[in-house]
Amino acid sequence: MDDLETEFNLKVVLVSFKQCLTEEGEILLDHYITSWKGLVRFLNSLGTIFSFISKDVVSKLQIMEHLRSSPQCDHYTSLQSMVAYEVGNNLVDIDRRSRNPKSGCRTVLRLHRALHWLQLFLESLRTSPEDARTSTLCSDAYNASLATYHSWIVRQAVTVAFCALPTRKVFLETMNVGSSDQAVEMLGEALPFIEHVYDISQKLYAEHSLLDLP
Ligand SMILES: CCCCCCCC/C=C\CCCCCCCC(=O)N[C@@H](COP(=O)(O)O)[C@H](O)/C=C/CCCCCCCCCCCCC
Repeated sequence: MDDLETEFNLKVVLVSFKQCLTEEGEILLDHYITSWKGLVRFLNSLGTIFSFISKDVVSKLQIMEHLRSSPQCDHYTSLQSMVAYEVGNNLVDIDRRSRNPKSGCRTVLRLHRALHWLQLFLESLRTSPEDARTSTLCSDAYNASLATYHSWIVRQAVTVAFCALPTRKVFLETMNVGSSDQAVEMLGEALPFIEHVYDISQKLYAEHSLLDLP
């Protein structure tokens, strides 16, 4: 394993969400995209059965990277500037997908909802007993967050994939931060960064009535 590999662990990824936030509470999109790329790397390490999920995340990250390198890139520096620009210029499809099927607002909304799943899942992993089933933890978190927004077929595929999840102990070790106890401790320290990013995004989207974008 090279140095980059040994340094790569879930703590680095979770703490990177801290870098998304400026002191003024702005969410910087470049860091947001980088944090998600780190999560995708973990997802890929869990096996090819999850590749339909990582492909979907990657396609959304590509949309955001495209916007960040477009002539309008300055408007896509932060989540707040993106919302102001797209809403102010009617670049968001509100009722049904039509003229702007790949707006930044609807794309980040999908990732934002997934962040809620991650928050719930990692918190339950942190607080559950040693013999807890990860598939149950994962599907409880999914049903309490993302499932509402997914079609029947996606929910079935996801349910099958959950069965391939490793045990809680292996999961915690996969995080690459030491023993299971150290991984649990790390989650306690790092999860608040994700929660902060989630809460600010949720408030912003609610203020602009963007939480149900098609
Ligand atoms: C040691 C490991 C620690 C945990 C690391 C977890 C890494 C998690 C990485 C990614 C999480 C999943 C992100 C899912 C994004 C889903 C976005 C979405 O909702 N897409 C749907 C809607 O998009 P549009 O069609 O409207 O454009 C899309 O239809 C869905 C497609 C694929 C299925 C997505 C299933 C999400 C399941 C979430 C649980 C993931 C389980 C991962 C196992 C740890």
